[in-house]
Amino acid sequence: MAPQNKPNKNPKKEDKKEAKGVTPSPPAAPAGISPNQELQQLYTTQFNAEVDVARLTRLLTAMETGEITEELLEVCPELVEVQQKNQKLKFRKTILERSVKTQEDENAKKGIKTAADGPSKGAPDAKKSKEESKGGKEEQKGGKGEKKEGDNNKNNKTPSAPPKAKKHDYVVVKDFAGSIMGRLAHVFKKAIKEAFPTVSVPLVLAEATNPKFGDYQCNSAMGISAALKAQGTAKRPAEVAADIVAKLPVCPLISKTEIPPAGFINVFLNEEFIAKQCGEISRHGVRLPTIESRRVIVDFSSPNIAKEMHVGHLRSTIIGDAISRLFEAIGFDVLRLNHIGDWGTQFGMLIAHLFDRFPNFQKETPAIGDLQSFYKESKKRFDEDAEFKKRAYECVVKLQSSQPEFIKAWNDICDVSRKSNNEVYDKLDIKLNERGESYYHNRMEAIVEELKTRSFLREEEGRHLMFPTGCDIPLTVVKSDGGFTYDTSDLAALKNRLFEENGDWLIYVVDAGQSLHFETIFSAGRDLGWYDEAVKRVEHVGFGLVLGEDKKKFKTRSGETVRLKDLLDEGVRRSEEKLKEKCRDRDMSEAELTAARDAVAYGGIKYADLSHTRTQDYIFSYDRMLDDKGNTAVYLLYAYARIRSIVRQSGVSQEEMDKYAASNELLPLGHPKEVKLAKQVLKLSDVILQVVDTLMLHTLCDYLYNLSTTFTEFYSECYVVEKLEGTSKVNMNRLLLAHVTANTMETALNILGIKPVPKM
Ligand SMILES: NC(=[NH2+])NCCC[C@H](N)C(=O)O
Repeated sequence: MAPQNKPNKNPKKEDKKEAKGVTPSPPAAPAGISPNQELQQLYTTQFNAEVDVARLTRLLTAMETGEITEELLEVCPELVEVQQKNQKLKFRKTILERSVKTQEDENAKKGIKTAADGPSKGAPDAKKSKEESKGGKEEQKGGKGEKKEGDNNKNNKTPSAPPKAKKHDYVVVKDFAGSIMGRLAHVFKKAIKEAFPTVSVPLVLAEATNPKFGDYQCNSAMGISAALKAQGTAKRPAEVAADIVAKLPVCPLISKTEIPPAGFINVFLNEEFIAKQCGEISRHGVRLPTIESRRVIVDFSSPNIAKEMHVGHLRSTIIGDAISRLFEAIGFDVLRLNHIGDWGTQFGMLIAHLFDRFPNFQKETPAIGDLQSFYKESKKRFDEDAEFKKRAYECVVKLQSSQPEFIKAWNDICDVSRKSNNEVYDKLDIKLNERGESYYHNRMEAIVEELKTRSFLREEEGRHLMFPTGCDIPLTVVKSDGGFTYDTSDLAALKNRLFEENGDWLIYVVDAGQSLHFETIFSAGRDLGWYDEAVKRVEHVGFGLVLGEDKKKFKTRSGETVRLKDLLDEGVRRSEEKLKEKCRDRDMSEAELTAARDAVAYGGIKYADLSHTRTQDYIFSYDRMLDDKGNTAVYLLYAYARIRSIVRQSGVSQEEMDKYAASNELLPLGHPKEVKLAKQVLKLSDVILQVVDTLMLHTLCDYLYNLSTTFTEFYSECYVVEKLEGTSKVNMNRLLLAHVTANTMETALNILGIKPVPKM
């Protein structure tokens, strides 16, 4: 609801207030107004105030995150101009910094050519050497490892972002399952279309903030009234609302509607419908909406070989897995891809070093315990020993021409990385198909050929560049030394995913620092006619940084990158400590305790990440994530285990419950808290539809948290098992409602990749 659409009795005064984004209160009720009308006015005022609070909160968040929303623009239209100026200045700064750096490098290396080319996949990168020998550390943002330096430059170097893909309806719902919003939207859209065929305004439908206004509110009448006015027809919002209601198709979901004078349509849900839906869940289990199936390709985790996976990759792993699980849960065809950085010039020196250290490697698997130190050793030699450097170059050439001995060495090195990454994936129960950059090696050559023949490449100082539409900074497709770059492999991957894999929806879960890289790649894909954004959805799903409790980049005390394995082990240690503190080890078997410990540790780490707005930075804190109060995994896991235990302790078997459910079409709801809980259970379908659209998983976390607190409210007022003079009576309806709640929680937790345990 846009507050400015409200009838305006005192335009001058209101205009002034609206400029600040606040809806004015209505004037005091004139004398003689009935108490009922006055009450209605007060409700309207309260509702407006709540809408304002929500709006102002959104404005504040947008200001904090620097995101320019339409609402923010309404309040401050100069923003875009200021932001553009800022970006231009940033661009200028980057260019100047770069030329200073190039100059310095050139001086230092006395004529050795360096930086501007970006990362090479064809020959060792001299710029990289300098950084590494300085002890350059890997960072989360933009993967500032050797291979990604060029990309980080790219991230800074774009003065204006390429055009973002437009949003289309990729999600075609075939069956709303329990979804209330989805169904309501459906009938209201229909009614509006019938009542006002000449008007096209978006449907405004929201959950009511106060039960007095019903369960939901359709707030489209004001917009329609304004649109009619523009067409020369005067109709008050309340009249518009009445016309809409008159055209509402018969809908079992709605028990009644009310139209307060301001023109909102308050919708009251039919409890019988809710009871019926819950009955269905109790018989057939939790159902999610059915959406027209799509083939989705999710690129996530994607660490780099010879470098330890860091917390940035952890975020990608957790978010990418949850997105994949979400799509799998609604029956999409999902391909999970690990686009590991396994190709590039660093392999030359690694292989040369391997030959020297493990001359017998053909027969015996080399015992490289720690690939990071192995990498550092070879790097040192590369920088200090000219003869070694020469051999390293030769190794790259031989590797790229697929000589078996070199392929074997490369594989051995990748295996060491693979093993340590797999340890992390196993612990977190993450399934991934490895398809690293090397997979695209031959395809990269074909891409270069295609771009050359189609005249998409421009040669500049020996480099072959592509300038996608709307992007001021080109893609470096071929370096001056003939090598390929991160850009080339991503172009090849894009084409492969669209044409060979036939993906309908391509998702890249990579830190927000690489957003310009992806926008440039996607723009290139569109220029090349590889995909039509109205048909295929290709998107970068970015995320913020992981910060330490000091709000700085997450590091160990000594300033090192935190090894993921250590981070997970520490979580497990602390989780066990907590469970023992609560003496949980007394009531649980060894196996149960281990299951609970791991669920808390890994669930805690995943949930801490997923429950924060994806695009923002978040603070990593064991204390916070292992807290059993508040919106944490531990709280949810306890809540879940508690419900399961209530059901267990009722003494009613699953069989008896199934029998009871089968013999009752409805799950009767009496107490208001039962109704509230049942409605919350049904909202899962709405949340799923929303998350499929936005890929913002914190919405699902919020839903789970609300569901648990609603259950607590229900349980504190409604007996499930009533104890009377030594006998106990089970209220089967409530027991089923508890059971349905636990099943709903389990479904949502599974989507988040969190394993609920029946005992905690
Ligand atoms: N298709 C992609 N570029 N996927 C993401 C790769 C991430 C890259 N390996 C890094 O660590 O920064």
